[in-house]
Amino acid sequence: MLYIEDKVDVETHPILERKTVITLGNFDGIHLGHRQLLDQAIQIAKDRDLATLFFTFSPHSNSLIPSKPKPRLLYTLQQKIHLLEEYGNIDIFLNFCFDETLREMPAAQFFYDILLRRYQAAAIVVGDGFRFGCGGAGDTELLARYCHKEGVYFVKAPCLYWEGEPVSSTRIRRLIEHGRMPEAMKLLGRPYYLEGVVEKGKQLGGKRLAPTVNIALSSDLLYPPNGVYISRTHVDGRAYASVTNLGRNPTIGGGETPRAETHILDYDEDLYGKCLCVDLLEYTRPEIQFDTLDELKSQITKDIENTRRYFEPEQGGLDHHALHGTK
Ligand SMILES: Cc1cc2nc3c(=O)[nH]c(=O)nc-3n(C[C@H](O)[C@H](O)[C@H](O)COP(=O)(O)O)c2cc1C
Ligand SMILES: Nc1ncnc2c1ncn2[C@@H]1O[C@H](COP(=O)(O)OP(=O)(O)OP(=O)(O)O)[C@@H](O)[C@H]1O
Repeated sequence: MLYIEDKVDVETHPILERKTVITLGNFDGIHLGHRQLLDQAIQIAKDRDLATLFFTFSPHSNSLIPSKPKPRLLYTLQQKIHLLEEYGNIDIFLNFCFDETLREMPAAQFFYDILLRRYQAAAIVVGDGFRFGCGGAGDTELLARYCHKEGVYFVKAPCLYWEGEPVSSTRIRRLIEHGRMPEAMKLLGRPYYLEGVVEKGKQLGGKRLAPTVNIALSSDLLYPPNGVYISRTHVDGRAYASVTNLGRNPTIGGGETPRAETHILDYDEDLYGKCLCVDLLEYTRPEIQFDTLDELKSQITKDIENTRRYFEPEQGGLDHHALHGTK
């Protein structure tokens, strides 16, 4: 997959050699609705011998629209790139800068200069509510008219619903904010996960409590509530049962910034510096300020036993709640 970063420029010359099928949007989460679009684009690319171009904006397009709150996102750009690589059959990942110039660009100019000339659109796939151009003036009907006029194949994908409501990034964010991990997993088509490089903690856990790996959290992302989660950790292509605490560690007088700490069951290798993915499968309890370390230790022992039961073979083992295995 070719990665391109671009922004509105005076130049509008084509930068690709092949004609493309473009699918556009913020695509935060690459959820099941988004994947419907990707599948359509991939099929069109095969049928018409086109390159698939995944066109996404960063920052999120709402971040420059005063009437809309800047969303805290589900995934970093890096996670989005990894997910798309794993998805396969996407030839170009275009990270287009959503700045004031783009925000003010009229719909027609966006279509002709950017999609048609610069990115060689021969087909375009969007979902129902897609809007483009200054003030969101362009809708799917306008896009369909431009496409028809220029001989660009246009597809409006049907909206994917789950339990009577559209699947959307906003809806998934709401579920995650409330710690409703199994439902978020259904809409994402995979567990919600944290990804990062293992950092050094205070190293108290290993000595007195349970050894943990720490992953830094980003202030741009949205996280589920502080507390303890049954989790599954992926290390070097293998999955392990684990339990994760999100929070500030109040018992040991932890700091202001929340941290993610994961205890991997029956595992004692050094993981510092490795990149991990931690699926948060189920919220089990809030983070508690205990009076003594002994109380915290006995609660952590219970958390570990609870996790062990969750992953027992009769519950499906490590595949318990696994969906599509997309990592
Ligand atoms: C499963 C689990 C549950 C935890 N629950 C709490 C908790 O309820 N309250 C709290 O203050 N810290 C909690 N912690 C965090 C511990 O305080 C922390 O792991 C320990 O202080 C070690 O920190 P270190 O990795 O920086 O050495 C929990 C940790 C784990 C692994
Ligand atoms: N449930 C869905 N079914 C089909 N297409 C969808 C669905 N949700 C979004 N899309 C389409 O996927 C593309 C990217 O969507 P985008 O990320 O902007 O929307 P979203 O998931 O609804 O996010 P948000 O909730 O932040 O508005 C757009 O073309 C959009 O119309």
